[in-house]
Amino acid sequence: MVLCALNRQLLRRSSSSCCVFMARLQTSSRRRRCLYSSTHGFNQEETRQKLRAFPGGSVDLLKQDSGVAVLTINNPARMNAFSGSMMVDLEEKVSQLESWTEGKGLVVRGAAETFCSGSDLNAVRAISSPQDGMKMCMFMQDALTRLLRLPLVSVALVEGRALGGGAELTTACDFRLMAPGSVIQFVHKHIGLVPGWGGAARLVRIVGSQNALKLLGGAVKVDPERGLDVGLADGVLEADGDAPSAGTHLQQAEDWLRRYTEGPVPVIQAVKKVVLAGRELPLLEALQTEKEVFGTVWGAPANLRALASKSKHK
Ligand SMILES: CCCC(=O)SCCNC(=O)CCNC(=O)[C@H](O)C(C)(C)COP(=O)(O)OP(=O)(O)OC[C@H]1O[C@@H](n2cnc3c(N)ncnc32)[C@H](O)[C@@H]1OP(=O)(O)O
Repeated sequence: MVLCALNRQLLRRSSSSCCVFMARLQTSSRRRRCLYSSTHGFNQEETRQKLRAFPGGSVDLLKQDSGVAVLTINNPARMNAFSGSMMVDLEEKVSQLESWTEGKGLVVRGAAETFCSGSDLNAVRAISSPQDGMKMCMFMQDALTRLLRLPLVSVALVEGRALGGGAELTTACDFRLMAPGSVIQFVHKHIGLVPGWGGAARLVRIVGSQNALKLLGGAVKVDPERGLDVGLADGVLEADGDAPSAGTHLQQAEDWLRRYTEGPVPVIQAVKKVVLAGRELPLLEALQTEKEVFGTVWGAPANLRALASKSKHK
């Protein structure tokens, strides 16, 4: 009786707070606020047009019924280097994922068993003016920041090479899994650059500033063993075909991710949101966000079902 009354109360309370929060989320995703604006000399639409002038390849999105999507960087003739139009593609696919209400997880990988060799050097040469370089940098920082902020648990599946901007892309995922023989390398120094797609800021948060300085300053080749050692890799996959039960690298990555994506969509998305808040916000703001997110799951159907089933955590 008491439990039923409490549940009814919780349901009423949670549905109203949930509505307010969801409305806020929907509004913010409709506005799709970019990191940069005209005050930074940035116009997203104009930059899109400029980037489209460098075509080639694509970024493909497959949303699956399991709630796990696969994003494929697809330009094998150039080791999956990012052409300008692929940068625009990426931003559009991130937008689609931002409004995917059924999503729980994301695997980011490259086509043809290699991850991504960074920016297309032909485009880099063609847009070498400082102003246009800044615009490309702001565009990609925005796209990759929004990728990391998706309410999905994301993993970069690194096969072959992740170089330059490709290495930066791996840091825009929550986790990195490396296949045998794969390498993550911030090669920027060798071409007189530093990361510009947000990769340095994220790398410091992942491996700490000492390790980040070593990896960037030495343009170190990070193989799976070193990746685990410095904390850049979260796991190493078995060689494709070595253990038939293990399946392809993509299957292995999806299996690995499942332990974090199993469960109701609102709960998985809420987990990602509270971790993101803790990662990005000052403590008081993070606590407030945690409270708001907590309000969306407290007394919600998954919570009520679990309470009613008297589950034990043995
Ligand atoms: C803020 C962003 C900063 C950046 O991302 S800058 C770009 C950083 N990336 C690089 O410098 C990578 C340069 N590429 C390489 O080092 C090598 O091509 C790489 C990836 C190690 C592969 O070596 P190999 O296996 O020997 O193959 P390969 O060199 O023959 O490459 C096959 C074809 O792919 C092309 N390719 C590879 N990476 C590219 C890139 N980033 N931009 C444009 N084209 C690229 C390469 O030119 C070659 O094409 P082709 O067969 O000669 O027509």
